[in-house]
Amino acid sequence: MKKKANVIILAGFLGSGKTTLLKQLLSYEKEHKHKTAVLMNEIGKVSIDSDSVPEDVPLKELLNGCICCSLSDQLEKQLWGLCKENELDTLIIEATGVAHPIDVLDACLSPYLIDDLHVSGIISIMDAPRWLDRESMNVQARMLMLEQVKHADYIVWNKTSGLTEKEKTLLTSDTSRLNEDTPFVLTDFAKVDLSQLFSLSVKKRSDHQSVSADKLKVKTFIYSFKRPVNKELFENWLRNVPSSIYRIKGYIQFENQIYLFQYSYGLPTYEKELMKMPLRLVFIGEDLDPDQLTRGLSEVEVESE
Ligand SMILES: Nc1nc2c(ncn2[C@@H]2O[C@H](COP(=O)(O)OP(=O)(O)OP(=O)(O)O)[C@@H](O)[C@H]2O)c(=O)[nH]1
Repeated sequence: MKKKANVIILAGFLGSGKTTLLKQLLSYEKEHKHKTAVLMNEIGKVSIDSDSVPEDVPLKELLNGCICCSLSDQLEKQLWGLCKENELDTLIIEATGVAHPIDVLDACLSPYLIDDLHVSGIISIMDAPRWLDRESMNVQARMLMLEQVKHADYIVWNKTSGLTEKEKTLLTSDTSRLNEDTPFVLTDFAKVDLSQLFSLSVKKRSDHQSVSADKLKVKTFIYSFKRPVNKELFENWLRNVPSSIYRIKGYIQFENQIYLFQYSYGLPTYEKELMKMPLRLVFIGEDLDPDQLTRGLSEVEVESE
């Protein structure tokens, strides 16, 4: 079986310390002789951080937009390119400071990439003083930081050396209130025990799990259709999908036509697909119940003759 590359997503607000952590991760991977590639996304037209990536590390950049929205199709293409051109152990994605972690995760779970990638985790690097002062920021920025804390698999509270003990205690209690049991560290210049960040990926690397991201806070599930689907039954089923499912995407066949199906926060879209694609759906959400989803979806498939 082809080895899957472990994907680490670095999330965190503008200037929080993502590139600072990226540099350390790259040295660590080099030391451990892991073939690593980087995908960097910057909101501006010119890349500023790419100089931090050594020349021998394959790098793709997506500039002038955010991979969680306008560039999500391109992210898929670039990830595909990186996987095909290199036999990778690790792929690190540094998202823009305004990226929503779930959307970045969503873009990584494209049906094209399921066989190449295993998402090991979302690491959120949080600018601690900015978090403590978040009331002074606009609602969108506050919500974004909240999502970065809530959906992280590991939280790096950065820039903490100037904080009081009381402020540090507040960070600890915010972590357990918003994202219980998630490992975190209070640090400066994103100094963390890197082996801890990689322990998940190293474990997964050796046992080649076929379904990705099973340790993530946000769960994923993949359903493969055995037969075409009855559209009316499928739409009835879709009406009852719980709100804890954030995204569904993949390929589905109604009669003789294959569609690219996307579902985001309750809204479905169908696009005709001309190529023969694997008929499967990827789910992203919290508390996914694989048995229930499997049961529901097998009931909307047309009966075999
Ligand atoms: N004082 C202080 N500065 C830090 C710390 N961590 C990082 N920095 C500095 O903060 C600046 C931003 O850090 P980066 O690692 O580039 O942050 P980033 O999240 O990649 O930034 P964007 O790509 O703009 O979103 C750099 O000048 C870092 O050297 C810290 O703990 N304390």
